[in-house]
Amino acid sequence: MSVFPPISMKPEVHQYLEQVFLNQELVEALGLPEAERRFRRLLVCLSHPPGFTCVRTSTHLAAREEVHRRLEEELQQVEIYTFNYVLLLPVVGPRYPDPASTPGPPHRPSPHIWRELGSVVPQRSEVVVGAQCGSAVLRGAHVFAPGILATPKFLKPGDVVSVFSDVDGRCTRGALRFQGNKEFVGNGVSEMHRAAIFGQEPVKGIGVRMTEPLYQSPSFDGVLPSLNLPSVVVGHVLGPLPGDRVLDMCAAPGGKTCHLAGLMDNKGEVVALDRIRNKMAAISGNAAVLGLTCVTPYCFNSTKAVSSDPAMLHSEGPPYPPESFDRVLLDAPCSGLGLPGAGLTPDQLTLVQRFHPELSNKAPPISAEAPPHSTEATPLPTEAPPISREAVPHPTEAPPLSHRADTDTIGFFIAKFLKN
Ligand SMILES: C[S@@+](CC[C@H](N)C(=O)[O-])C[C@H]1O[C@@H](n2cnc3c(N)ncnc32)[C@H](O)[C@@H]1O
Repeated sequence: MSVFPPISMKPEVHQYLEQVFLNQELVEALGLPEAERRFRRLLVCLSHPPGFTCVRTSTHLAAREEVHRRLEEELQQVEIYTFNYVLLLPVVGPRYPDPASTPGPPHRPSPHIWRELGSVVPQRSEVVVGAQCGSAVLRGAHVFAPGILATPKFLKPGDVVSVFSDVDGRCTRGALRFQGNKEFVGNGVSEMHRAAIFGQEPVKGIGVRMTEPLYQSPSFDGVLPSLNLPSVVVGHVLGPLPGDRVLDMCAAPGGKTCHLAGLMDNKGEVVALDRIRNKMAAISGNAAVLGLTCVTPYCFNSTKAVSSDPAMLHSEGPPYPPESFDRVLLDAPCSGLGLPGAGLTPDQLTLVQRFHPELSNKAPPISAEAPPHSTEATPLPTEAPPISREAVPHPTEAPPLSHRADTDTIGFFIAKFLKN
């Protein structure tokens, strides 16, 4: 059952996804009503926190039991489930007063945990935040001041406030109140004066410390960095097979790259592109520590990584001809333009299509333009530097992230396209 309205996306992105989910093959197999139901369900799921946060234990760094124990201590999370090398941490909510009579949460905790957490009741004093900030709160973040749009006139540190997400992006920054479409995401305590939040100087830091989030979601910000707890779902959804040729378009620091290579039993090839040169060592380092020789990292802008022009192609390395990979992962940064909150531009979607023949059959390109070409490709040295402590990004301060899809979700999305 739905607590929040379905995700809204740019019309061209919505249309693109719809055509993928309602492609002829699926409609013939499932029937139109079922295919449409699945698409609607996808939009609802994307506007809610997931039922679990799933992390992979890096068993070369510590045994799963050890990671489990330290994570329980660190997060003071009562329930952590294990499955093989994966730890599943329930996201509990929505914490409405009467769980039995309110919309069903993705995960209902055991009754004792529900009692311990208590329910959350909106307060009189309201702070309105941008949709991306609201989404970060639903994934365990505090409200960072740049995400705040409206506060009461005399807001001061120590005030108890309810936080609402401006889901349609209609609230004006600096407003005193907002009557438009907004969703309650929890209660917290202000750490700033209104004047500081909306002052002349750019503001930083926590604006509202969340004390009663509507969804209790573990935050991994700064948690056990030495144990490296990367995400796990995307790799399994992409489902690479030994011998596949896989492209990871936004690879650094290589968490998902290495997972994919591991799932392929180190057979085949994972081409790992990232455009930031000084992040490349992390990819090769992580691969080397895990003994994954099938990973080939290149410092390359992946929006230029496909070319139909034979003069641009080399015997190895990017750019590659269209349709040269079995699977493509795009785990785009969450701070760009395009799909709100996900940094996925129509060009990137087009690029994924061009790499993968099946996808191009199932949905029309968003942009007919081929990305510009480049000859720059720098294979990395094979010698591995020490393993990077740079963890896979987690929702931390309310970046312009959203009530909408986050990076992982988009990775999931693309992975799903290719698998179907
Ligand atoms: C969300 S992080 C990727 C995390 C990675 N998939 C993992 O699991 O460890 C996004 C990465 O995309 C890279 N990036 C952004 N734009 C890019 C582009 N046009 N080409 C290649 N890499 C890009 C950034 O440098 C950043 O390292």
